Amino acid sequence: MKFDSTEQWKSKIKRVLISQEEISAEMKKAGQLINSIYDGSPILLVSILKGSFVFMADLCRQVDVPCEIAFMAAKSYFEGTQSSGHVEITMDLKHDISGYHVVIIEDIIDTGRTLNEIIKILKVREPLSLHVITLLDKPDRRVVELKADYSLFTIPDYFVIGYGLDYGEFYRNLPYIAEFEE
Ligand SMILES: O=P(O)(O)OC[C@H]1O[C@H](OP(=O)(O)OP(=O)(O)O)[C@H](O)[C@@H]1O
Ligand code: HPA
Ligand SMILES: [Mg+2]
Repeated sequence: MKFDSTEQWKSKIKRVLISQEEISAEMKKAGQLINSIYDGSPILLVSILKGSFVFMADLCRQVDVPCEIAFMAAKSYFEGTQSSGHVEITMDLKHDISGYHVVIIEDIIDTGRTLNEIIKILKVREPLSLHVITLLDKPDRRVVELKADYSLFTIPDYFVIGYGLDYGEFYRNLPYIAEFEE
């Protein structure tokens, strides 16, 4: 992706789909779900990079039980709006997750391929429990049947950008979720 000007970059932001205010209004409930998992054993929040870095930063500040933070990275979208169909784990966890209630923090479940791969990998490592919280769910595009334990917003089949989500690595810095102008 290459831009010659700010105007050109802005021209691909079609319209705001979910505002900053709407996102922050839903954040408390997701935090409460994490609080409710706590039973004396520690919680590990696992952010799936890069897309979930903004969501993780906001969500972890709504948690008020003992928890640790960890990161894993997966990639299957490159230039364009379609999944390559192959999920590459570009960075694995450094944590031994046995003894933890693990909560996967995702920005979006689209085809479901990424989360399916991550769940398969983490399950065999035998965490105390495994939950999934996603900011966005796009059920119309699913190719692998999967449901999050909690999803903040269900969206139609639009390619979205902002609040961590990218098109060709750009637009992650937008403070809201917008529809991408194809
Ligand atoms: O349900 P799926 O169709 O698998 O799509 C969801 C995944 O796709 C995006 O990651 P991407 O490959 O774009 O990497 P990124 O997080 O670095 O942008 C997004 O952040 C999710 O992890
Ligand atoms: O709609 C999307 N936007 C950005 N990244 C994504 N990865 C899967 N779906 C999307
Ligand atoms: Mg991406």
